[in-house]
Amino acid sequence: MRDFVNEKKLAAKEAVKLLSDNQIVGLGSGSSATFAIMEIGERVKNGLKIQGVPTSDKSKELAISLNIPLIDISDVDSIDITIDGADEFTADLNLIKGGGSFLLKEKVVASLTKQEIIIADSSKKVELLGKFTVPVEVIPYASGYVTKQLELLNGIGKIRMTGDKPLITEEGNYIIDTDFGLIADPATLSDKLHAITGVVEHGLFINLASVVIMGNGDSTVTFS
Ligand SMILES: O=C(CO)[C@H](O)[C@H](O)COP(=O)(O)O
Repeated sequence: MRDFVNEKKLAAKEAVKLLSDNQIVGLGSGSSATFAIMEIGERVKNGLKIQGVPTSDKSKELAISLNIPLIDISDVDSIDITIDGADEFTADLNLIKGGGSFLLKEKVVASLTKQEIIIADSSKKVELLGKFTVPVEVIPYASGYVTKQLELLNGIGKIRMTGDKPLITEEGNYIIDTDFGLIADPATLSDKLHAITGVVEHGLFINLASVVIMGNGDSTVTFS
């Protein structure tokens, strides 16, 4: 039986070794990214000088509690390196993200990043994306319309709930978790999703990751 938590920790440790002084560092969200932020906190305690750009309020609070200096995203031209998790990845480094509802900020940070390092346990590696549903972030007003447009793309969408209410993202939107089955051409699907009015962003990360470090039992494997 694989220990996925330990695999996430190993991948996080390996990724944090790549950081060096004076970098702007994107801080991801989710459990794997949390292990990375904790590891960064240790390195900062031991003298590493970086400035972090968090991808969620939760990651921001954690970074502050660990005395990791932060910089506002509007004050940076680019981010040197980001460490973030993923819900699924393929060997050609395409991803589904957004299981934690933070895909919008995560994608903005990834888009500004020179080296996007994805850390994952071995359950996340797939041949084709799509076992995990694709989160589609929409303005609440357009959620009915977008759901119908997703059906035209053979997607079955369900609004993500928290209890009996739609989950509201940090930017005030809904997420429609959409089942497209296995996705043979994620780049084309990504373009089609962007073309729907009312869609703010979606969780297909195409050509954004530079490297995936995957925990694999007691060690790690790197895909690049
Ligand atoms: O995209 C994300 C949050 O929006 C996470 O990176 C993704 O859900 C993976 O999470 P975890 O590291 O907890 O498995």
